[in-house]
Amino acid sequence: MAILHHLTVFQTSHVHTHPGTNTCNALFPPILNRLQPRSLSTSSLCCQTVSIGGDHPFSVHTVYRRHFSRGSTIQLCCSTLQTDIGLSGGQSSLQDVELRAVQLAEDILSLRCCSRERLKFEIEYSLKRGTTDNSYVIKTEEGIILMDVPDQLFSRAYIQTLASSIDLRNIKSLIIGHFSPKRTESLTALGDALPNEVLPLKVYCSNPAAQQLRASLPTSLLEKTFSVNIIRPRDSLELGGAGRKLQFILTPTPRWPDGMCSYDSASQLLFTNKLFSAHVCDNNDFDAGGWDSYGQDWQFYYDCMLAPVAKQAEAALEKLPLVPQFSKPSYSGKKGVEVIKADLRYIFSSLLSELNLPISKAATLSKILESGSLLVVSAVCPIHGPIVRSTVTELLHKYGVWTQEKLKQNEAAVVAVIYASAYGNTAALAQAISRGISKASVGVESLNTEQSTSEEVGDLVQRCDGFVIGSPTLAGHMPTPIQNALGVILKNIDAKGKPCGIFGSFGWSGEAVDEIEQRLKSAGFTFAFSTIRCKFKPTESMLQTCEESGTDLAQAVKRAKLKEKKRTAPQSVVASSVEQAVGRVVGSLCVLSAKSGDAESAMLASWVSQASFVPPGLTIAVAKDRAVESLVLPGGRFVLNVLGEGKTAPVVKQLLKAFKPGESRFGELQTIEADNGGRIIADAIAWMECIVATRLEAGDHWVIYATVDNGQLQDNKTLTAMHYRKTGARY
Ligand SMILES: Cc1cc2nc3c(=O)[nH]c(=O)nc-3n(C[C@H](O)[C@H](O)[C@H](O)COP(=O)(O)O)c2cc1C
Repeated sequence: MAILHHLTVFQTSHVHTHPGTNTCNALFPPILNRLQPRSLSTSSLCCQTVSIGGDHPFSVHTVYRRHFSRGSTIQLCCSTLQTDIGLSGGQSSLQDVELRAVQLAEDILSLRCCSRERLKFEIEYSLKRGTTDNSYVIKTEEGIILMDVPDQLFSRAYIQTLASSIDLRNIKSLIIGHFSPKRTESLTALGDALPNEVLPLKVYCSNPAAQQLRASLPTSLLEKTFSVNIIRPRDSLELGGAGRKLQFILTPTPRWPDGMCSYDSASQLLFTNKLFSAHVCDNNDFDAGGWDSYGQDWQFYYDCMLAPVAKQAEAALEKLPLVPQFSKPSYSGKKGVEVIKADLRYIFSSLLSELNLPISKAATLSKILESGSLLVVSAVCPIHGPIVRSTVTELLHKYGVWTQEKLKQNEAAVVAVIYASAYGNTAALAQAISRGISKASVGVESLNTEQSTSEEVGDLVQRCDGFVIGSPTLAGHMPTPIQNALGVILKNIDAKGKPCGIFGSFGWSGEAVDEIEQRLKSAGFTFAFSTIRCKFKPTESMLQTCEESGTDLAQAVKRAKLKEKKRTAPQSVVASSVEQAVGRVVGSLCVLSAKSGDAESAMLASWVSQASFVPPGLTIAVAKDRAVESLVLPGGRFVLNVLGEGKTAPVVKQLLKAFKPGESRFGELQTIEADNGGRIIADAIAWMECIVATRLEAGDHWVIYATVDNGQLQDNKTLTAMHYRKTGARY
């Protein structure tokens, strides 16, 4: 077995694994257990894609180069390897891929790769509206320029559609606005599909993207197929004829250090990659229906991906001096009030545009004018979600507002999320923890140690009110940047008093998190939640645990701040007359229970009210930091149990307990599972199965409006239990 031979050599010569283990199995059991060599060759070097962690494919050769080689002569040889590690969503598992070619301008096309299935268990996909990966095609007199390739899930369909939409012989270059290992398969497929005469294809990307490309593609393939050109600030690319240029703007953030936008002044299209994206897939290619249709999707994406890096998001936005250019809204399918609303929105956005409102605090009008480089935008073309045409002003404006709000939140209290992640799994955990922290209205500052210096880590640890540290285990250890960050934390005398937490993804042994835990514990640090250990890619319930852990940590930070405030300025705790008056509003005592995948939660609810006859509809106010909140996003399903007078005590006692992140809420209570996954309490007098139609942000709560599609009265003799209160300042 050639492959085993080489791996054995590889392991014994370069990797120190566990004492007493001497075969390659100690290093790569998950891969090796699943390898089905079809034909092995010792002579040809050929690196195949192997998925080891989540949906991050890379070649065995790449693993070796990235982590272990340093002047090594050993090469892994295999002509074809197949793996089915079971964690990546492969092409075959995808039922509903749809490719749509959309004309954006006379010479610009978007290839929209759509899937209505929720493809991934990552926190930013929680709205369950599917996803789209947009690639763009610019036709010039001198040839065709492609912009970005989609996720591996779409690779086959993408190449087929590309080949039927354009003549591949005319492709002249490829622009990459962001590259992740998940796109390697599509890039490789593109390379395979291109005729020899266009090879090597010119690729334009930022320096970090070029590094990622080199780490993800075998050198021989990269050199033969692509010629990489690194974009520097203010670089542009001739689009052929009449001085038309594509202007590049580097917009790095810790999550996407390679982020790059491109602007075409002729079409006034701005290609923003991850910025202004949303995970949503419907029949529309543009943002028809505007804010009402996509506002929540844009905000959710922003909250998950950009809020934890608000400072860097602000810096990226400042590089984009955008002025929306307005066109009349589309009235198709709209009637009566909807037309008036669309008109009003148009007038409002035109006014905003006239005032040239800044998209970030620093990007003031004078600054923009000084720079003399306004980018007039007719449409924003992101990598995910609809092409933004009618809501440009609102979306740009909201990005500025959200960023300022988050920065303000950071001033009050901030938790540092410090991590490294080679293949994205630990990053996905970090993302979920961050969302849990911001749910509790505490600021987040995210720091990817791979792109930061020890000084930056030290500065953040000094400034923050609490921190989490996350690491993958690679070759039995934590990566060097995390080792360094841990050293900085341990040396910082003030850090010890701050609540903290540890998390990380691993494959089989997970030494990194154990070591971090052991070192922080022996130095006397206080943990706000139990260490999170995630095997490879997180499941929904793992993400829920992360989110709840983040909220727990944020609440610990808030408690510490409050204690300090009370110590310095003790306040009276007598309820105000407003609070007493509001406290006279009463509601029925209910239990809301929801399930999504393997994540489950429940809460006591008394801010419940009927809101509609047809269809039967309810509103329920859910505190923003409630664990169940992330399961009652639009489209989510839940059961509402109505409790009976005199029958509430055991239920209330159980649900008011303190729960550990991810712990079952029902304990010994008798329940049965409803068709929609929620729990029906045997002793409830009535239950209803509901679907969340929409939700409204209302102070420190979300008001959920849900329709009832099933229900039953279980006890028609007992009256509904009411929740009477003395003050409106508490439940
Ligand atoms: C080169 C390499 C070495 C690895 N070594 C270990 C190891 O020694 N122990 C372990 O538990 N997991 C190991 N893993 C598995 C990773 O920890 C796992 O894929 C994890 O999900 C990576 O997290 P990340 O996506 O945040 O980088 C290894 C993975 C790779 C690619």
